[in-house]
Amino acid sequence: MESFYTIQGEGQFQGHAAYFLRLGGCDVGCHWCDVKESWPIDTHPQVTIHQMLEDIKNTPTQIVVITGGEPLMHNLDPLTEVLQAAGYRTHIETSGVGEFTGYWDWICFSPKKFKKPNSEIFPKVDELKLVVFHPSDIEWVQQFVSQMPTNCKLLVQPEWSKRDDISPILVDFVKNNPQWNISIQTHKYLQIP
Ligand SMILES: C[S@@+](CC[C@H](N)C(=O)[O-])C[C@H]1O[C@@H](n2cnc3c(N)ncnc32)[C@H](O)[C@@H]1O
Ligand SMILES: Nc1nc2[nH]cc(C(=O)O)c2c(=O)[nH]1
Ligand code: SF4
Ligand SMILES: [Mg+2]
Repeated sequence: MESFYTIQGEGQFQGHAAYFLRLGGCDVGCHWCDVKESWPIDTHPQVTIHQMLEDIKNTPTQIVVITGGEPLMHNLDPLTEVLQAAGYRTHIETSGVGEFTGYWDWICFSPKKFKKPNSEIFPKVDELKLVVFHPSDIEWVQQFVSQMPTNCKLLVQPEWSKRDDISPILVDFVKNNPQWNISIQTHKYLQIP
């Protein structure tokens, strides 16, 4: 759908320069999704892997983040193989819905109530990033926590439109549950892509 070189705004790599590849297509249907224009799978420009690599090479990035849309709607083996062979770190942002493919240096799993994730991804997750729209979402996510690897980072991120109400709740939650960290969408505060 689009590609851009920016600062990773969220999660454990927040603050790191990263090149983003946003792939079209998502059928998860989160009502608060901040990129609904990504949902159609076949209305976006087609770009070859070769062209993506050429564009990435024009930046000094070390990290390529593959997001969407739901990137696992595509077979990501060929793209991630090429990126790793060229020396880039491959990171994914995913709801975990769809067949698990790709070779990854960092997997951000952001489970959604609206569609069940494929449990194949669970043992590979590096960070679980829960978007909190309602305080009850924190109870809901516990079903996944016990299935994550022991060193998995646990993050709560306020849903953007609810941030004024939800952020203070997340501050209290993390103070009482210090194994969790807060992730905020810093790129939106910085007004960058
Ligand atoms: C647009 S999604 C694309 C990747 C994948 N479909 C997913 O949901 O993980 C990228 C990240 O933004 C988060 N996100 C989407 N809409 C949001 C919102 N309104 N507020 C906070 N985070 C949001 C998602 O949970 C995910 O972690
Ligand atoms: N700067 C920036 N950081 C991000 N981290 C995850 C994003 C995403 O939409 O997947 C995102 C994004 O869209 N922009
Ligand atoms: S899974 Fe990701 S891209 Fe799809 S609707 Fe939800 S937040 Fe948006
Ligand atoms: Mg985003």
